[in-house]
Amino acid sequence: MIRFSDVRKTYPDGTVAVDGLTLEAPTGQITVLVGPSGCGKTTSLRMINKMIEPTSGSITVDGRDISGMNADELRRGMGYVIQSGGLFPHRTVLDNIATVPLLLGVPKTQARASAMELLERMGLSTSLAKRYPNQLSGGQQQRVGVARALAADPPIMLMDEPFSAVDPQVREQLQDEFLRLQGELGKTIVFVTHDIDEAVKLGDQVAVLRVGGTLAQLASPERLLADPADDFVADFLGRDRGYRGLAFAPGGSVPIGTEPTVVLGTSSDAARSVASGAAWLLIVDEAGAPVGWVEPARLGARVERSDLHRGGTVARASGSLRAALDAALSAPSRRGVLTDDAGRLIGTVSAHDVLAAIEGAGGSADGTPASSNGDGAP
Ligand SMILES: Nc1ncnc2c1ncn2[C@@H]1O[C@H](COP(=O)(O)OP(=O)(O)OP(=O)(O)O)[C@@H](O)[C@H]1O
Repeated sequence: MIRFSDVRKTYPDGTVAVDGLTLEAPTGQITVLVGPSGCGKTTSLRMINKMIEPTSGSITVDGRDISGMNADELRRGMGYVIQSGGLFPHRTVLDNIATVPLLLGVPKTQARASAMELLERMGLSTSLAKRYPNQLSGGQQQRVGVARALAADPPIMLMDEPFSAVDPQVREQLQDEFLRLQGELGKTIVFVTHDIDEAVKLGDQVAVLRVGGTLAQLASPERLLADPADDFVADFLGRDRGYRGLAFAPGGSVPIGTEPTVVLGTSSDAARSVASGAAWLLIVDEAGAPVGWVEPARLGARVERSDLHRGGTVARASGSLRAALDAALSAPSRRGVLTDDAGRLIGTVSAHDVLAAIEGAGGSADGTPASSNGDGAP
């Protein structure tokens, strides 16, 4: 565990970057520091690995005050990832990843073999191993930066806007892979971002800082969205807080209706008979995975891929109420398609039933169960 106790940092020009900061980053969890530009996130992070010394207060790691520790020794247990990747331009990808193990005296062949494994683990092709950083895309460089920080297998990872230099789609992929990896590795992570959506997605707990370096709120993402401590936190969280909070509500309580379906390629006569007058019919592939909706009245001879309306999102039955609601709202039929974890169709939910589940989760007074849409009618 990393613990800040009443930490203050005043730069020589008098700027108070961090003021009275007290917080704990629990072992094996992701603590996100988030806040507007200049609120002291980077300063706070760099005080953990002694790149910056606090003016007053103390920081302990697993109970040891770091002020008495040798900086090199301290950093050996801490991976550090920065926005630009911070890779050495004149070293290959593989040697970049192996930097710390090589410094620690791990034999070259062993260090490179481990680096190769990490490369794959980060979702990168081993064919990139011999390239130089400027021959990689931004997203690839960031992955290599994370791999390099992980190479010495440090128990602690300090990450300063590691995913911010890439486009939103790549960023989302990096975040998903990061969460998957953390599920396996269970590192103690302090993660800095100015993006509240990233904070809410990645953090086990989120510390919102305000300019001047004071802590506005420390809470789980769910709690933060449901109960911002003050106007500053509420404004910083932005709009749609209630809707975004549904991402943390399990969707399991929504009744799932069976949905008439036909397989791609079915004749339109058979499809129309299954639809029995309904405006929309759900289509699955041979493996039972939903592929889209069709309008039976507009089919040609058989159900073709070109007939599919693909606008609707698909939610996992094990996912959140937010995903289930979005699936219902985005489907042309207004019935949200749910699958199992392998992507096979389970059935559909209506927005009405998702809302009923939300009301129920909020503690409805009468406890009436939500009605079922079991007949699958539109
Ligand atoms: N070396 C320095 N000398 C003087 N002031 C500094 C120094 N480094 C940072 N500051 C100031 O300290 C405050 C906090 O800076 P810091 O970089 O920690 O904030 P941040 O929250 O990480 O910001 P950003 O999101 O813009 O990166 C800012 O007002 C900044 O200008």
